[in-house]
Amino acid sequence: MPELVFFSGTMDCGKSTLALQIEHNRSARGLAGMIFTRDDRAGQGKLSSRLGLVTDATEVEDGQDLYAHVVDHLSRGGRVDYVIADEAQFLSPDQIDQLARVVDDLELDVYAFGITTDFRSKLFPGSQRLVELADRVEVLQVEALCWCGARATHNARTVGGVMVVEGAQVVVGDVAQSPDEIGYEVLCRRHHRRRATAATARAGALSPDVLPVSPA
Ligand SMILES: Nc1ncnc2c1ncn2[C@@H]1O[C@H](COP(=O)(O)OP(=O)(O)O)[C@@H](O)[C@H]1O
Ligand SMILES: Cc1cn([C@H]2C[C@H](O)[C@@H](COP(=O)(O)O)O2)c(=O)[nH]c1=O
Repeated sequence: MPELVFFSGTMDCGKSTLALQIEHNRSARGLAGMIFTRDDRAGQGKLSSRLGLVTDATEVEDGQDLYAHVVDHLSRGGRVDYVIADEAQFLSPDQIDQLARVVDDLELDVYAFGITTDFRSKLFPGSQRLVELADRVEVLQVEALCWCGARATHNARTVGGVMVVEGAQVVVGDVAQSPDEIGYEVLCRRHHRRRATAATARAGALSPDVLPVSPA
């Protein structure tokens, strides 16, 4: 049975790498994939991994009908054996419904990859719809780690290494930004709740000991 599978995890846990591996293994056996992405760091129409691999992809536009796009490709004589959608958190809920329709009506597997929650630990609308509709949600096995060594489960947005909690939901960026730029850092829940990034933890460790204060 064809499936809609949502591969989810934090930033930097290997989602795009897995998408490229699935694409490689299937195309090596003569299968043809339709690859969607949106706002990849490598630029428009690219699906890229931090391991250096990159492939061409269809850049999804606002309001684009992904089901109609696949049907149109097929009706022009094109071939589609499976669909990959990277950065799926940036797709709209309607576009996720269209991907589910590709599975049900065209009987194609759809593999979607994305982060579940934003820098405020709120669901992206597209990811919420994926959790609602997917046949399976797979959490990636390679753990991204918080600076404390615990499994990273949350994405923090940082400016100068300091976690911020105000701003637009979508700001394309990376985990290894220069200190002045907006960047991201993956944290465990405890440190996300405390807004404790690697930089602020380091600064705390370097600051002089505070004298104990006796209760009044
Ligand atoms: N220099 C490196 N050597 C080995 N693995 C690396 C290196 N740089 C990145 N990686 C791996 O690539 C992963 C990030 O892959 P990527 O597909 O770009 O992540 P995602 O799409 O989830 O943000 C890291 O978690 C790490 O396992
Ligand atoms: C947490 C968070 C992330 N983003 C952006 C930053 C990156 O461009 C992508 C995630 O890409 P990755 O391949 O999973 O590293 O999402 C955002 O726009 N808003 C956020 O809150």
